[in-house]
Amino acid sequence: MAAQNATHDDRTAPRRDGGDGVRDGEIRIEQTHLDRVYHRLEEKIHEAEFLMDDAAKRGQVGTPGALAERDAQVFRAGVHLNRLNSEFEDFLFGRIDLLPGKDGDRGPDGAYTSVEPADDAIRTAPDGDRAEIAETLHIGRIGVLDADYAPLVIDWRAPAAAPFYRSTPVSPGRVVRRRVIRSKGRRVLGVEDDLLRPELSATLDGGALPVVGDGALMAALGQARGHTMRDIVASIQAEQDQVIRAPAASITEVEGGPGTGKTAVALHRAAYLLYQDRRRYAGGILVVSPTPLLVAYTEGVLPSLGEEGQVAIRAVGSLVEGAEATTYDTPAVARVKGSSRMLRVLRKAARGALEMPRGAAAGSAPSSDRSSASSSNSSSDLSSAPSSDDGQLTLDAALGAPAAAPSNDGGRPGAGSGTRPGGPPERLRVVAFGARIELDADELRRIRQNVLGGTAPVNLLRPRARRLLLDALWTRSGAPGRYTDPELAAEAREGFDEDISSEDVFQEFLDAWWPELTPRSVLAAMADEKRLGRWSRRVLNPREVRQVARSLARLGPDGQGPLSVHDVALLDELNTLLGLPARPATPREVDPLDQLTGLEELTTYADRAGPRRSRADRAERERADYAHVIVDEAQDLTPMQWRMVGRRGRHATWTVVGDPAQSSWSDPDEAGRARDEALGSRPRRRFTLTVNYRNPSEIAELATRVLTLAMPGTPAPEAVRSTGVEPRFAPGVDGDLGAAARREALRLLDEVEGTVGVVVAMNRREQARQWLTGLGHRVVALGSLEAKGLEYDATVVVSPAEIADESPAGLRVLYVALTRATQRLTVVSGVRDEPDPHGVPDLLRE
Ligand SMILES: Nc1ncnc2c1ncn2[C@@H]1O[C@H](COP(=O)(O)OP(=O)(O)OP(=O)(O)O)[C@@H](O)[C@H]1O
Repeated sequence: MAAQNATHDDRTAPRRDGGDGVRDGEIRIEQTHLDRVYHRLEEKIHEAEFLMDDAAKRGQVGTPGALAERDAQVFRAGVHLNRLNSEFEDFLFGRIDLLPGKDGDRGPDGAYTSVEPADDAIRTAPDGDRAEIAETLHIGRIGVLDADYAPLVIDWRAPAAAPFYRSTPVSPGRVVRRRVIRSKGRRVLGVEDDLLRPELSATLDGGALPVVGDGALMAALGQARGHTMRDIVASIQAEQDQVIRAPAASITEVEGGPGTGKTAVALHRAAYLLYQDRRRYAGGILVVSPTPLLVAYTEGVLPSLGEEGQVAIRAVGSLVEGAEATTYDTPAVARVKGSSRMLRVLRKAARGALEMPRGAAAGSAPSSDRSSASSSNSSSDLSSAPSSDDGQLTLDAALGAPAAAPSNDGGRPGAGSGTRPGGPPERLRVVAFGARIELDADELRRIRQNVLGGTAPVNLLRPRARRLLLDALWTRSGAPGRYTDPELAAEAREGFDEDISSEDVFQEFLDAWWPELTPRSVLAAMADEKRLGRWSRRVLNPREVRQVARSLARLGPDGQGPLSVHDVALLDELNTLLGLPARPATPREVDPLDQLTGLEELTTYADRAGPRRSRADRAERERADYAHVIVDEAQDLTPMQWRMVGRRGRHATWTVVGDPAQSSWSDPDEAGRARDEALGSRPRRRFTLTVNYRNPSEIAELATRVLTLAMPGTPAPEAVRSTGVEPRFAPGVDGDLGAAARREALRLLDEVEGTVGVVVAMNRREQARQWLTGLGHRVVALGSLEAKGLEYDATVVVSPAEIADESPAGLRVLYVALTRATQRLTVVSGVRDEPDPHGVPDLLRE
């Protein structure tokens, strides 16, 4: 593409100059370009409007063909208009000035493809090397071509944009100058340049290449933080870009300390994958996040990159449809519920719950195998009526006569008191062929054991249970011996089965004896300590049984009470063990942009969702199996959670990001094994991010003291900037942590423009909210586990010792708490922290 046609002064060496004159001149140049882009977009909007008008006129013709064509045109033009209008804000943000390339090939976006400079691009001269800028590319959120198909803006995800992110002074490729453009609406506000070949005297249109500002990264990092994460599209760094653009095959694992951009990179990678292969990934990317707070914090990033509705971001406690975790378990309970030992307990519970009284473990789901047949038996005319006998459910079937014995529950056998209290019915009695046939408790137990012999899901075994009951009744009736002709025998048997099983009372016996179990009801059944003790014999110790049972009491007898985050993984496991009827698969939604034609001017024609969708819509589209799964804060998934997440990506490619040093799970080895199981043996590609973009060095250094205690030998990421302000230590006078925390929060609200987070031990969350009442929306109280992944301009960490003592992983949780601030950190200590005379808690001393 031709270089800028605006004029430059005639200096021959590139120079960094923040002088207002040069800066204003450069802003004017970018403004001219932005005006051209807007002009082009307006042309496109007019074309789209014309298309819609034209389509409406065709509609007046009224033939079926014209109507269909009109619909298609209106649809296309509408999508086109929507996109153009919504992309208008702040979409041009970058520019690179490039040397001539090694070859003259152009890519589909109109830019030259060569990454390396031509051999003669740089001329050696006695007073320094010289070169001429051969190509200038502007980078933005979407690609736009001019009327001659030359690129006005390149989509940030296009191959031609990669040098904007990848080039470094060590490996600059063709890039001489990289510029970040700040704009609002149609107005360019500023530019920040990085010079990648500072040794070179480069010229652009005959004038020296000016360099303005201190670089975009520092400008971005210094900004005040709000309550939502911003995209980093204008300042992605080279090591991050490697991850974002890594091929999607198999598994991409990314490790890096706090603030290295793992979450940001993971989200940008989702947008990149959609750009690369929209057909494959549209509607099929799942991002698993540790907390709803982090979901809310990060939810705006993808829409700002033009991707909405295609990616499901879910907290790990909200992965199961219809089950939203609203509470946390204590660390001791969480440790048991998250452990893979629970799998053995749940397997027993899923089968053991069949023995529960009806109503205690059976759900309200309708029986899947209820027969609607009501034909009469050719060999015997059966009609039946229910009765009960000594509190046992029986089915009396008698020719033409209702059963004599009255039901003790108002004539509804199989329900409530018709069942032996504390267990399933123990006898089945029918009258057929004029005789009473009975299956007693032993026989029923034998049948049940026979059915349960395999490993199939319990609910799916119900038809088999039904068949074996009928087999046993048929044998007991003596009928098999009465037929010598196998064909007649088969016919008689068929009629017998149909008649018995079409009767409501048989169904009701079956419902009581082999109820359809729901995960919630089984979980609720585990709240009985005795029962849970039976199901977890030799797996959990009595203390663990007591703790888990007590925590599950929260669910109530019907299992409908509030769920904890760790309960959700248990529910999901039970879903599998019980085998609920599969939900009909949601058909893949066709992305309207896949269908577009005739919009060549927009190089990202296959990109982005058109209509904005509500949360509810998205939930509806929830699918169980995804094409790509991104796990954020992967170090925190428990073994049971890995199983749950693994089920959602059996055929997926994966991006797994995390930091072992921030793990709040007590047994990282066990979680590691579960992770390996979920990810399988597919090849893995590993990346490590090494630069901390969040914390200034003063805060990072303090946090490293805890890292050294928590994970000796683990390298800390290098902080990229410093503020010159050391963390502050404030002892809670007379042990009054609340007053100290409030005072320090107030002080920080004065010192920073943006947000202040006050992090406390989990059991102080409610208290901390009270401490901060009336301080306004810029300040937030957080439990230590809730702070995961979040960041604030300033933080107050209250009583490091309390946080560290909360759980076996407490020191790592404290490390998380200490690494949340972008500018200021205050540590409030109590007596338990054993502060020195300067207020520095024991745990944070050098
Ligand atoms: N290239 C970048 N340009 C500008 N800001 C960046 C860049 N990379 C990261 N950041 C910023 O650094 C902060 C930390 O990023 P992020 O939360 O993604 O890190 P993380 O590795 O997930 O941290 P943690 O492990 O502590 O959760 C964010 O404010 C992010 O916007």
